[in-house]
Amino acid sequence: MASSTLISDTQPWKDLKAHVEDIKKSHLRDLLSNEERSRSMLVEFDGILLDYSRQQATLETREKLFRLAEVASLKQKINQMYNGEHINSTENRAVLHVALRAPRDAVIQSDGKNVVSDVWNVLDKIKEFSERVRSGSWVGATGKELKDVVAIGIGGSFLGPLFVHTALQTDPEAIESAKGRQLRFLANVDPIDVAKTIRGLNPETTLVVVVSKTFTTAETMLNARTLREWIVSALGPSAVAKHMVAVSTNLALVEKFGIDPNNAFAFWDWVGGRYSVCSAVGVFPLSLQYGFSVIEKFLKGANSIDQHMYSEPFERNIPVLLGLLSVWNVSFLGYPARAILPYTQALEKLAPHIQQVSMESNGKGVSIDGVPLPFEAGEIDFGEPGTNGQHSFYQLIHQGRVIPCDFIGVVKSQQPVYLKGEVVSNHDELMSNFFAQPDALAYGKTPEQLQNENVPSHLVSHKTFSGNRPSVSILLPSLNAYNVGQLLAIYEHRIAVEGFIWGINSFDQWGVELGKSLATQVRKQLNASRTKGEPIQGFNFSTTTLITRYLQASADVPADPPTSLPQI
Ligand SMILES: O=P(O)(O)OC[C@H]1O[C@H](O)[C@H](O)[C@@H](O)[C@@H]1O
Repeated sequence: MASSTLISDTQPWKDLKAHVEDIKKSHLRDLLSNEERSRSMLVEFDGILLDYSRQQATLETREKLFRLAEVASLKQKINQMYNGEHINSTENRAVLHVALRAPRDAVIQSDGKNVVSDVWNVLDKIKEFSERVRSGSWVGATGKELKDVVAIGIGGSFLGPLFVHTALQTDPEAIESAKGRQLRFLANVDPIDVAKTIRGLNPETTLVVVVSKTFTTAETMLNARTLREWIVSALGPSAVAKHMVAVSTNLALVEKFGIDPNNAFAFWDWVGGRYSVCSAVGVFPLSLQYGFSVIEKFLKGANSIDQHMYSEPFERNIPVLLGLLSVWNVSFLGYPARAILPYTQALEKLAPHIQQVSMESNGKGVSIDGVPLPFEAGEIDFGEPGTNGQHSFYQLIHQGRVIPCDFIGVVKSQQPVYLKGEVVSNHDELMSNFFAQPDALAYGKTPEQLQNENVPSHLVSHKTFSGNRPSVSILLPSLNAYNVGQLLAIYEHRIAVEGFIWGINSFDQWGVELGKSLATQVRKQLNASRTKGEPIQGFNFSTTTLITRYLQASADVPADPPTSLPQI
């Protein structure tokens, strides 16, 4: 396919369009009765089981999707990514997050240089520094051990680390290694988030890690200045050197901020923000909390999937299959959303993280060559852990709109509970739902079944479930640092596959810029109005009215108030 050809102009795309009619005639009830089909839709790798038999797809659909992958040059695009080519063409950058978790002896080139040695230089530095803090040999300005860490960052400098932290918080090995320590995140520029984050913390025992790829993000920099003030007002200006460290690609700005560049942990422009959890962005704060050896297992889990993605034939390649099926659901069956439903509370921050990875990567309106897309790319991701979601939005998924679901289950609970006399253990109870829901969605319940159950006729339509609602089931053997790494990489690569097929650039994010620059204008205006009484100008009627109302109602705020920090 010539690079400027849209995927939707190709024959395999048109074949899949035509194939939708055949699929619409089938029902998952019937598809699932074909055991041969179901068997061939099970894939196992490194302890993970993927079952995609509950997709509205036949073996023929799969073949057609492979033809689409071929015409989209999927294999070549994957290779280009792993070979460090500048596939993020609008920013002229390589996309090499796989290098962040490559073994020490691996060779991955970017611009003629093996980046793996740079990666390990930083990992070694993280290991050394985090061990000094954890062992108490690096102490704060008053000689006290730094037991608490606040990681300031937003977007990709927050969501991935929060997801991993939340998953590890209940893992027995991670608990053991985090004894007596706390890790908190400060993301939102809302001062309430500052208040919640520092509540109960003592600056004397706190290490603040400022995490920002660019070191220019408005929210992060204001929060960094706020916590610098919190430290300085308690311990004096010289305490910053002991209590503030940074993670960034922009070490010059780190130094300008007042953080010793020796206490800064680098990463590189070939790491996209939302793909940066395996760089110092995640590895540093997580190593402070759990120790490097636990986090190294997380990197190994991700690397296992990286290798699988690179070398496994598409028929057994978990991220490739998931990516192709997502494209099938979004672009052909017309289901724009996806629910991420982990049946473990430890994965409660998976959906928020994947929202950024997926929606910032694939929420694009033009092809990689800048041609407007005649189809919708990207998918709307949301989710909650089961069973909580069942008591919330599953009604819509069962009887309202069709939302393809990712059911994620874990064989061994991190925290098993057994009660004598109960029918099953607490984890078995949870997993009963994990196994039941996909079939409820797939089979539904017919009016005939309801009539046989003597349901009153006026309720039959209300109680009918159409079924034929697709899902995938992913079963993990356990949820330790290694498995968390595997899961992360599966989603990262699946999303890349979708973007490769749609022919978009999944690695830029121009769509976040406009709002930022308009906020700059508003910020200037708020300052001019509050300090010099200048009238609101340059905005439309609606925005002028809203800003005026806001300023009038907060006119008691002094023009130049003294520094004040949250008091809760
Ligand atoms: O790490 P930073 O440079 O502070 O960027 C933080 C975040 O802000 C931007 O708005 C981007 O949308 C995100 O992709 C990025 O992760």
